[in-house]
Amino acid sequence: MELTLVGLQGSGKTTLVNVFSNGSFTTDMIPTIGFNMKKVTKGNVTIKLWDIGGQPRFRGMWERYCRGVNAILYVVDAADPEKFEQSKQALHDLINKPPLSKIPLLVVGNKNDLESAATVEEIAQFLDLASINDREVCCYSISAKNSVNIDKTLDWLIKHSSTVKN
Ligand SMILES: Nc1nc2c(ncn2[C@@H]2O[C@H](COP(=O)(O)OP(=O)(O)OP(=O)(O)O)[C@@H](O)[C@H]2O)c(=O)[nH]1
Ligand SMILES: [Mg+2]
Repeated sequence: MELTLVGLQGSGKTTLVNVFSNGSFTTDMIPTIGFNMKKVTKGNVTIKLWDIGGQPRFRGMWERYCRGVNAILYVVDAADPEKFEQSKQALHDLINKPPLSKIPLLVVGNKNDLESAATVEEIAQFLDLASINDREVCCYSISAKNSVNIDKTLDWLIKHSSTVKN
């Protein structure tokens, strides 16, 4: 199966992919230029993860890399409320693209180890997830740093992965 990770720059997508693949957390701040692809095995499922840069200049690539995947993982920095509005806008712009309809969406509020992190209910509200009704949608609060809800995240994505033909 294939998944695509999108979300604003610095939300923790690449860090999360590394935690999925080998469990190691890094504090490096190395922006993804373009995209990275990594394969991760979970039980008997091999997952191809497309990790797309979150800088504005790469947003045009988001849709292209989300087409035809089994699920989309949208990563939000839960400890950066100033970016919630921008994150909401970018999410809704993306998923309103017709070729991406029906693709299951998991939103994760990452960095829940930080004291200022918003709760899962707050993230769902700030990103207006209730208005998305053309697909499976869920929201978890996670920490790549402390490995909180990492298995749960992959399990949801595997369970809800669908085959969408575009
Ligand atoms: N405290 C904390 N920091 C985190 C967590 N996850 C990621 N970070 C930090 O957030 C910073 C940015 O992480 P990246 O994984 O590079 O972010 P990104 O979303 O890939 O950014 P772009 O590639 O530019 O889109 C790094 O310094 C990470 O160490 C977390 O769960 N908790
Ligand atoms: Mg990155």
